[in-house]
Amino acid sequence: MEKIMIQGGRPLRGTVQISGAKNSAVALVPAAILAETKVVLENLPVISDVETYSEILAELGGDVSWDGNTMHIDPSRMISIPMHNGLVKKLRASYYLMGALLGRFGEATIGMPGGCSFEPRPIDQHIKGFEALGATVTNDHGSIHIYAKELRGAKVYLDVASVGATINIMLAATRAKGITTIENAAKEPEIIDVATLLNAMGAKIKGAGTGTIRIEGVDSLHGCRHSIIPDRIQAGTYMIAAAATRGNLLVDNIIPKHMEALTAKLEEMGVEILESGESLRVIGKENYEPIDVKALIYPGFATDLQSPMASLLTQASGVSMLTDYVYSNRFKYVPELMRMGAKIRVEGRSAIIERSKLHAATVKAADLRAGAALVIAGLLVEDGVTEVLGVEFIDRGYDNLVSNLTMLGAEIWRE
Ligand SMILES: CC(=O)N[C@H]1[C@@H](OP(=O)(O)OP(=O)(O)OC[C@H]2O[C@@H](n3ccc(=O)[nH]c3=O)[C@H](O)[C@@H]2O)O[C@H](CO)[C@@H](O)[C@@H]1O
Ligand SMILES: C=C(OP(=O)(O)O)C(=O)O
Repeated sequence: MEKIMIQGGRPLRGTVQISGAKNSAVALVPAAILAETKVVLENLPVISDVETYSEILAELGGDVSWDGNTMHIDPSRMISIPMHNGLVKKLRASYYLMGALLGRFGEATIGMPGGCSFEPRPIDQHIKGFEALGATVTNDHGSIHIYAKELRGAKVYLDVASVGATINIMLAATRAKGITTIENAAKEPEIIDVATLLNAMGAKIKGAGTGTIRIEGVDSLHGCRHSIIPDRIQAGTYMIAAAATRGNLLVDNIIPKHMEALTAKLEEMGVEILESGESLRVIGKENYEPIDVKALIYPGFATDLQSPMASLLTQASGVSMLTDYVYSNRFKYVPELMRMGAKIRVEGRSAIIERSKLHAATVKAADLRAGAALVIAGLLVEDGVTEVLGVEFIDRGYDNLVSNLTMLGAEIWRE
């Protein structure tokens, strides 16, 4: 079993280049299914979720090749075959196969998605959207079977502003007859990125990034070239790690606007942040104020940065509170941080965090961002080597984490 080993106590210094966004990539790659000619995606992150998706596309008959961080996808000979198990269980975003295959072929059979399961993650809003477009959705031996002779534009009101449901409905609606409107749509930057790709493929989507998205269906979509936006969650993880280790780090190749909620909270603690063009410099300080953080949908503080933030808050001089309004129980990392000496208690959907001296331990990541939280905690431990298990989760979403941190001065390696 692979593990990440960390001898902490060194401040992160230098420059880190941020790769393309996981949550864009895992939607853009399946979006290519909708095209009838070749799609080229640039700036893809080197993460296992993208690798898995390229294997899924190949299994569906797509011709996929790589050239550095660029993926070439020829979807012209693809077919919609049932995918009950195997690859689709390896990542959460396999649900995008439903919208993409439904849009292109009128049919999809996909096993319930896998990936990180910090609590039940329903897909009822995705299904409600497909049904509104005229599809019949049934449960086929634990897989979702979706069929439509013809998709028709419709008005869909989402009960929750779900990222996945917004994108999935957008994917299918590009090929529906007439106009679809998604109300209470999610506004995350990755949704704009997907709409940008689809529009370059010939779709007619307006309003992505707002609460109302309007999609006028078209008869066919074609290939194009698209470059993926930077990963705001990886960027945020490095910013938090720099603050926690009292480092001085330039986080480069990002969109600073996407980082505003995090930047505001770091500044409130006393971290110095300097913005310049496509980068943010994070300058750590010796003493930090305790703060309250509320994880919300975009443009609020991202739930995906909630766990890494907990590790930083163990360094504030007082009691901080982290409340997650997106997921009520995303706290599987707490017992692991406690094994390292963190003073945290969970009350309802909040973690209450006191200043703590962390020590080395063997800990296990139960999900992707729990892994990031444990690595940051390990970077803080001066005495002894921290062992982080569950590396396969970290590999789902961090591009070259260990080599990047090594380059920034950390003593960290894989075993
Ligand atoms: C691949 C991807 O992009 N993953 C991101 C996406 O996940 P994902 O798209 O799965 O998350 P959603 O935005 O759908 O979930 C938001 C909330 O809505 C609820 N919900 C969602 C769908 C549904 O049909 N019914 C329902 O009740 C969820 O339980 C959750 O409480 O957004 C999350 C919230 O920012 C992030 O943590 C994930 O990193
Ligand atoms: C929860 C996450 O991803 P996914 O939805 O792909 O499991 C995440 O990126 O933190």
